Amino acid sequence: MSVTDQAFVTLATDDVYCQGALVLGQSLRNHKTSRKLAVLITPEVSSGMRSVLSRVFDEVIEVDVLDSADSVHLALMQRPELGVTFTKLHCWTLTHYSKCVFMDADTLVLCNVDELFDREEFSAAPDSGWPDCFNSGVFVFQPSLKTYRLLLQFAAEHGSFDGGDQGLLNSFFSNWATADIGKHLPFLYNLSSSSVYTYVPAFNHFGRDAKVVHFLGATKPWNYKYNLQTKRIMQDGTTSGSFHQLSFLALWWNIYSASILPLLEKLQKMEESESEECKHAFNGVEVTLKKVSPYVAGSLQKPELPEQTNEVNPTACSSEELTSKANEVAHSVSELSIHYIPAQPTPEDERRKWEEGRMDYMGKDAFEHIKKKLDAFLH
Ligand SMILES: O=c1ccn([C@@H]2O[C@H](COP(=O)(O)OP(=O)(O)O[C@H]3O[C@H](CO)[C@@H](O)[C@H](O)[C@H]3O)[C@@H](O)[C@H]2O)c(=O)[nH]1
Ligand SMILES: [Mn+2]
Repeated sequence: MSVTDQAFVTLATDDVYCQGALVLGQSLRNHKTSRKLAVLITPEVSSGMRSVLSRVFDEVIEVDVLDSADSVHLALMQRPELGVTFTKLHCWTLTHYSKCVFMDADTLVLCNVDELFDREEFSAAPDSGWPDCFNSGVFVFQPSLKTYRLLLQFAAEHGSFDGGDQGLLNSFFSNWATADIGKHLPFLYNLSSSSVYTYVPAFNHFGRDAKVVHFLGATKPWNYKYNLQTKRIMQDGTTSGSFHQLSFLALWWNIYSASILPLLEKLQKMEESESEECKHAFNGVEVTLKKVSPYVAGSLQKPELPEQTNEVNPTACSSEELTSKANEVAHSVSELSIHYIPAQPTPEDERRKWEEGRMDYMGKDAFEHIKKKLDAFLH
């Protein structure tokens, strides 16, 4: 049975967050949701990415960026990028749905969670940092232009105590903590991946019933590297995380490599290609598949090659054979990673830099370049 007037809704304001939205959407599909899937995007999202999104989502809806412009609070949080999360408020404008469940693009469902639609606005799970607040990564809401306008008005008058949508929504739906326990979603519907270690015995006891994982915080699954052969997160000196955290991250990448990668057409051919490194770029994101030596990846011991001798030993491999075997394994580790492509500065950006006295003396603002420009101008 499909319910066409209810939807899961997520948000992606750039091509990198789109990778998260795609994995979330795919996880909902894998667990056979009967509801529609909608994604809110902003003009920055590239057309290539929009068409990939439309293969997973029923609706791809463009909205304007709504910035909190509250730089003081955001600076306090050391998370200046969160202003865009105000764009979330647009979800209340989706009035062609009678009820929706909003999910952050950095969440992942582990089973079917359609029963969330039995709840009413405003239902959410406690935040692990301050449990009298809800976390705004998963919530049940009812689209309404009236509520949307009230939220905008509230935002303009009161701002947000954390500079993001979570502070605003908690102030707006301020009786959440006390009024109706039916609006408290169990923590299992928004399990922050960090609580795996903040309360280990609880995780060991309840963790197996987790329904939604939320990778909240500054480091997202797409900031890790993934080994396509071992299906594990690539670990280097800087990777930290418990076994369970790494398992959740690996699950994200399993879905990404199995279902999303094939949708990025050019990438499909990457694995078959001979070259050491393949890149696929959309507007703001570059997905790289790099064939790395497993010795570098730290997963294999380098085999000892026998000394060259003139003796003939019919049972031993020739050193040539061994070298080619070594090369075979050496080529079998493919490291998958996702990177932002830094935006090209616009002429206005360049001018502002000059006016602020931040010139690139060693590079394009070096004297010889300026002299050339002057010469060209004068002649
Ligand atoms: O550049 C961005 C940043 C965020 N988002 C969207 O907004 C969501 C929230 O941002 P996120 O980076 O996931 O924030 P969290 O690390 O989860 O931090 C917390 O704080 C945010 C701001 O209050 C809340 O939105 C989150 O739900 C809450 O968990 C993302 O999942 C995306 O859907 C974008 O599309 N582009
Ligand atoms: Mn989040």
